[in-house]
Amino acid sequence: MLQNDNHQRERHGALASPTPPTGAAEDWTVPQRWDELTAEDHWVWDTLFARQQTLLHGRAVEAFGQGLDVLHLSRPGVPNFDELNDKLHRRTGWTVVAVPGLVPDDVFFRHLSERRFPAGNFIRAADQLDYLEEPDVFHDVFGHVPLLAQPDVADFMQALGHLGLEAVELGALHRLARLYWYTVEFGLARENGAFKIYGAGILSSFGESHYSLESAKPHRLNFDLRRVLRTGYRTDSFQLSYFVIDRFEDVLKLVLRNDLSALYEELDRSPDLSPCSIEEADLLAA
Ligand SMILES: C[C@H](O)[C@H](O)[C@H]1CNc2nc(N)[nH]c(=O)c2N1
Ligand SMILES: N[C@@H](Cc1ccccc1)C(=O)O
Ligand SMILES: [Fe+2]
Repeated sequence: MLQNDNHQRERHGALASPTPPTGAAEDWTVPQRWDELTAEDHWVWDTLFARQQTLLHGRAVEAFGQGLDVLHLSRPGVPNFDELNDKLHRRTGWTVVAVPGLVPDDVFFRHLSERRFPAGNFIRAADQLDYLEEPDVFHDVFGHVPLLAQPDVADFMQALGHLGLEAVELGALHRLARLYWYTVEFGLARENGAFKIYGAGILSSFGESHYSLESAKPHRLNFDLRRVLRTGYRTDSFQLSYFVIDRFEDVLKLVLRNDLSALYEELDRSPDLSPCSIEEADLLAA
């Protein structure tokens, strides 16, 4: 999950990471305590999984379904991270680590830079099935992990970790957060001539999986790195704009071809764009 930069600062003070919550290591990891999950927790997982798998058929990029399969994520119940990591690590060197919720920016990106994905050790309640503002284990593991089994995405996520740490040093985290937000969390791709979902924030949300592809309300813009770095975002509702990549494997090459620190400097001289701005935008027909 992403909070806008200053919100993160408010919550976690300035740059320095506060002490982790009791029971967490200095990297904010905690034991998953899988055997303490309740029957309701497993029921919520199974209910969400069945509904999203049906809904996403034909709506998610192909690599998403492939990831679910190779990681055997269709097994009943909340995944046990140790069992999941056996398969995931063998595929792309990534492991999932349990955290109690949002962690400070520098902690988050350090994990990514070392191929560790921080996943919530809790799951949403039965009355929050369609949308949740916080990243729970369903968002983190169902939404993010299947694509981590895809080598291009695995490389892109680690590169974002390094870019995030660099952005923290440059005081440009709010810009890198937008790149993460409009790709990893809410990215759309063109696949076989149609819009498909690859962003985890959509994949894990029943409501937004429909809205992102079928609603006339949001704008769908051709991916443009400068525009993404200038465009703010909302963390508390469905997105007002989505950026579309031609092939979602391309986003890594697109990003790494540019010197982001030079871009940060250049963009500081132009105003930010609101999340629903379409000024000079390369709008795509629905
Ligand atoms: C940009 C910022 O680093 C981003 O919001 C991070 C912050 N902390 C996080 N913490 C957790 N557990 N999961 C996340 O997705 C994030 N996102
Ligand atoms: N809204 C997503 C969870 C999420 C929160 C914050 C950022 C991204 C995704 C869901 O309901 O599953
Ligand atoms: Fe997320």
